[in-house]
Amino acid sequence: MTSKLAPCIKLSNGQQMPVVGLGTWRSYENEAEQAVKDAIDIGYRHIDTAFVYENEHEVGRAIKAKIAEGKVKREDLFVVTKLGGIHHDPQIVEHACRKSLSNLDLDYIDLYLMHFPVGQVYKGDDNVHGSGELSDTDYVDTWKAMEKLFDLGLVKGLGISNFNAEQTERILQNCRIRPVVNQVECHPAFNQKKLIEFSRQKDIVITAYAPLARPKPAQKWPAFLYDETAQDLAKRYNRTPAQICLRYLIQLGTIVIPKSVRKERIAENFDCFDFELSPEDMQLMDRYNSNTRLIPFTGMSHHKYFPFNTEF
Ligand SMILES: NC(=O)C1=CN([C@@H]2O[C@H](COP(=O)(O)OP(=O)(O)OC[C@H]3O[C@@H](n4cnc5c(N)ncnc54)[C@H](OP(=O)(O)O)[C@@H]3O)[C@@H](O)[C@H]2O)C=CC1
Ligand SMILES: O=C1CO[C@H](CO)[C@@H](O)[C@@H]1O
Repeated sequence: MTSKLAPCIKLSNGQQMPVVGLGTWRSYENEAEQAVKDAIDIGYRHIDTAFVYENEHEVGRAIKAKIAEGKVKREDLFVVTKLGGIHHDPQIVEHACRKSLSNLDLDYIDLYLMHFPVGQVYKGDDNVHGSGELSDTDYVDTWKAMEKLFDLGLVKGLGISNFNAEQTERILQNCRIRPVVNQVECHPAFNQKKLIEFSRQKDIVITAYAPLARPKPAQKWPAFLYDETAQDLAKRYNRTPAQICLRYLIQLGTIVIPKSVRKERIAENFDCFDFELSPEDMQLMDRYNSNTRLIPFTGMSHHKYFPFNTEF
């Protein structure tokens, strides 16, 4: 078992964020706690969850156990969670954040992201994650309410998720506290080079979600994990295709958060930062980009704040 730690990227607010984190979407109740414990043992210090994943309790239990064991201290960890769509109303943002803190059983969140620029109507029940009814709350107003969480010491950093360049710019023009991260879909088939470059110029780091594009081995999909070029690359570097993919994304400048609940894969995915792809091999990986979204959130595409109707 490796005990090395992933390198960190220094965010614009000075926080150090590990370049590899554990994703937890669809890590269910009976899986998430063990997955996070395994991840911490392997060396992960960055965990990604969200209010809507309904596993903040399990993530928190794992963290508490590893701190009690003396494996890590709270300050060694970088815990990310997200404000859900139903909590965009500025009046309930603090309530939502305190709810996540209570679920996680933590005093503060390292990075709190607005999960999506489009909110949903809140019906007074935190456990109903999507009535399907979208709200008109302006994400800038939601952001201003999130800034107060920083003032209260509940969060160390603030960020956005699924924002396009124009929406990011609008936040930047209207904020007191800058977003340090934008978490977006990013993998070799949708490599987000334009958004990465735009964000770099604004001092915002991209976290790549679905970095493995949710593999379907039976269909040998996505190609960048299963076709001949990927297999050849993996052989040449004595790595797995998943490690080549994650390394590619890190070299593009992103932070990766692959999800797994299997210990061997959690370890495999972590082992991606102590080798380097050559410029020629980066170009080979570039060829997989088809600019196609895997997760288009089409149910919201008519909304005025829908982020994916622009080029990037
Ligand atoms: N902000 C947002 O809107 C979004 C955020 N996210 C975040 O990003 C994380 C990662 O994205 P996610 O959608 O989970 O997709 P990923 O690309 O991380 O793929 C996860 C899937 O890949 C499998 N897997 C993991 N490692 C390997 C491997 N080495 N080889 C083959 N298969 C593997 C997992 O199965 P198994 O567990 O069985 O190993 C799981 O089915 C999420 O978990 C979540 O935290 C994701 C989507 C949207
Ligand atoms: O973060 C998330 C994981 O992906 C899901 C879609 O497939 C999203 O609904 C959710 O917001």
